[in-house]
Amino acid sequence: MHEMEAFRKLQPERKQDADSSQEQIELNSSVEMRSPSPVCHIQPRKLRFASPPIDEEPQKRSSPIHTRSSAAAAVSPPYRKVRALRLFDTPATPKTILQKSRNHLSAAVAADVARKNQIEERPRSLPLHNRVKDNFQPQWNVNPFTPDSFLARNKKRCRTQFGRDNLSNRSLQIFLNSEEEKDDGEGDENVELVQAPKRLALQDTNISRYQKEFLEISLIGIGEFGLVYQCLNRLDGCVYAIKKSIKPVAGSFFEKRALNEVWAHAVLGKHDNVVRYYSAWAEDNHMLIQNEYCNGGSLQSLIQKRCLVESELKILLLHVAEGLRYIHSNDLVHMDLKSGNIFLTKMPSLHKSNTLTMAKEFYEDGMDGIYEELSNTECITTYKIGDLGHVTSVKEPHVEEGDCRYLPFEILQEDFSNLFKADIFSLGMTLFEAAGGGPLPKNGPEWQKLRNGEVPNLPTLSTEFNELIQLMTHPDPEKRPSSTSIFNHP
Ligand SMILES: Nc1ncnc2c1ncn2[C@@H]1O[C@H](COP(=O)(O)OP(=O)(O)OP(=O)(O)O)[C@@H](O)[C@H]1O
Ligand SMILES: [Mg+2]
Repeated sequence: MHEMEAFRKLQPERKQDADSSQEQIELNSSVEMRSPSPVCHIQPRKLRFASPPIDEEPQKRSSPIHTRSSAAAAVSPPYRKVRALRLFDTPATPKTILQKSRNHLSAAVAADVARKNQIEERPRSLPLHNRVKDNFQPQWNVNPFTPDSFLARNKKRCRTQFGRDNLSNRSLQIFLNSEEEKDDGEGDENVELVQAPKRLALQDTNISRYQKEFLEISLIGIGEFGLVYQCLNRLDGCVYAIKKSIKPVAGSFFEKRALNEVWAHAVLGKHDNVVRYYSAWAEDNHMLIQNEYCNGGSLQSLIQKRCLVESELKILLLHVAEGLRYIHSNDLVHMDLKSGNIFLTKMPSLHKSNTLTMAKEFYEDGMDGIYEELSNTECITTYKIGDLGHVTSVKEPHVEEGDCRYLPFEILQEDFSNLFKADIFSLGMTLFEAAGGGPLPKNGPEWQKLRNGEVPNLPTLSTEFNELIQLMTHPDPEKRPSSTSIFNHP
């Protein structure tokens, strides 16, 4: 019991220590750069495909990382930190990575180490992603978040329920073929199928695209992990948000985190309330992710200026719950939902009458009339969930704690039995903050109160909305509504 008490005190302090210095305060919250002017004058010109010098990003900041640890480590936060520190900032320590992340080693690295240590002459049956064959180099990643990947990792269920011949998906076929080969070759029945997929080492895939394909317009945000730039694609002429990892990630502990974000984006790219993904690549050992540019910035920057009124909160709730419903329907969870990770897109709402007026103005006054009309036009705001770096599967969760201001108590206790409801708690906290309940505490008695079911009523909100926020932040995850049932709430 004493141990539990001590643990409770320790949990919020894990980030509290971190927050004690100014530098760490920065690390826990994304910063949005309000660029002086996003307008850029671009001279149309013929594209030349010569390589410009690679942009050298200075390593501006370092950041702590909280990794999921074993149950044994659960009561020992300092141990978690030491573990993280060991891998932190050690891109050149493949041995440590080998020992700590054996399942995630690329086949090439494993082969190299095995040869050096002269462990064995005869190749033995290795899990698929670790399998070493002469001249074998891993050529692809298998995205662990796709439904096929879940199926493939459960060979028996896959074969009995679907039958081999009915498997239309090529990646699944490849996976099963390799599994069969392995079984036939070595007869090793104990090979565990629940494996991390083989991984393509990022440093082997470095390509130079950023300056060649994009024109950097401005820095629009700084997070714990990435710098986000507004960029124009030189070829298609559209504006994108490109997130570049602050540190070089290839070969480091952060490589998995960076890939995780890409894998999640690639699977969750088809919903209006989730930031759209276009492409990703490694350059100069940094990870770059090309995403949809959200022209309204983040919700965090909006609520730094003003609180949202209930009608706006309802739209926010509806959109984010829709996005969550989509993420949850893929058996995935976001795990870092917060105002800094919700982005706004604003589109002018052009009603028919507006269009007619504008056309008339155009003929009468030229373009000036249109601009005047546009400035008077109301904008439709769409809220989108972004920053998928913490996404994990509920079937095989690898939880990296997000921002402690928005996390429910059970996650800090490493109870991952109802991760969907952890996202609901974070959304409840975000609504509370957006309605004027912020800034949210990072620790201390106020932090505890918000997790003990003592979220105060906000006078600006209706009783129903206050009650909904209280339900979403209920200490018992079971009592919180699901993303689907939020729609049925009166
Ligand atoms: N698609 C986008 N459109 C517009 N602005 C964006 C976009 N993506 C990110 N930003 C801006 O950049 C900031 C940091 O982005 P993001 O949250 O993805 O980085 P991060 O390093 O993963 O952050 P965190 O500190 O939450 O881990 C955001 O808060 C936002 O202001
Ligand atoms: Mg973020």
